[in-house]
Amino acid sequence: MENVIFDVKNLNLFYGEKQALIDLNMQIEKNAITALIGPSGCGKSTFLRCLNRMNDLIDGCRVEGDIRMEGKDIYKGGWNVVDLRTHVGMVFQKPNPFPMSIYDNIAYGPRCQGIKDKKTLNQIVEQSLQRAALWEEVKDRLKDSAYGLSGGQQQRLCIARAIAMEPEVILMDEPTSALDPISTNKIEELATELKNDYTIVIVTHNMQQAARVSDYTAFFLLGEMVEFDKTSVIFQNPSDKRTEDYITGRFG
Ligand SMILES: Nc1ncnc2c1ncn2[C@@H]1O[C@H](COP(=O)(O)OP(=O)(O)OP(=O)(O)O)[C@@H](O)[C@H]1O
Repeated sequence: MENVIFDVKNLNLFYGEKQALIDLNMQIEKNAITALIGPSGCGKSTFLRCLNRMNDLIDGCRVEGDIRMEGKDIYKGGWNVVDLRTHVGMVFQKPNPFPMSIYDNIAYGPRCQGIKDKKTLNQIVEQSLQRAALWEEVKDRLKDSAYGLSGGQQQRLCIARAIAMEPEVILMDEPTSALDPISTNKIEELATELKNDYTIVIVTHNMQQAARVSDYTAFFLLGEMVEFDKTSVIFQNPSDKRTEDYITGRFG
């Protein structure tokens, strides 16, 4: 791996007494798509949330070990949490636009950062929507409520909202599981384009999706990362029997 953005060492995570991640070691490459796969409850989302400290919001959650982003430890003071979440954006399973106009959804974050100038905001809104492949569909209705968009459009709006913060990383937690196949395809195409400028880590239940879009795949089972490799290796020549059983549909 040439260009590592996240370096995870001996990561253990507990929800109260229950251990949800067990001694994870992994490096995530910059400007690549890394997919996290595995059966329900194996810890994929938990791991994803470690990368921008979203688990901090969960009572009783305790993290041990090191995660470095660009060499700076994210749990031990190398990054402050607000900066970290600006650099590491997130898109969730269910599109969650804010109850406001399309324009204001995108302008919200930049405004919170103190950008007031109308022209600058207009530019950010247009560029972010362009990058999320939504501009053409919404440019004449920017003042309309985001709730009037289809589910697939709402998800692209959420991606545009993340992009407006100029992150380096976009975490996607099953971003297409609530979408129809056409919208899913659009998000997959979009992810592939975005990796030129961003690092993407995506949790997916859809193995074809992992095989189609990702450069690297990590297979999780019961809180452990069983195998991590180039996606082609995981799907064509996995070294662990459990990975093979999972990708051939023998369990999960
Ligand atoms: N907030 C929480 N409090 C306590 N336990 C939790 C919490 N969130 C997740 N867990 C537990 O941690 C384990 C891992 O859950 P996680 O949601 O990370 O798995 P997952 O692989 O993403 O599952 P799915 O594919 O179903 O979303 C599960 O046993 C789950 O019950």
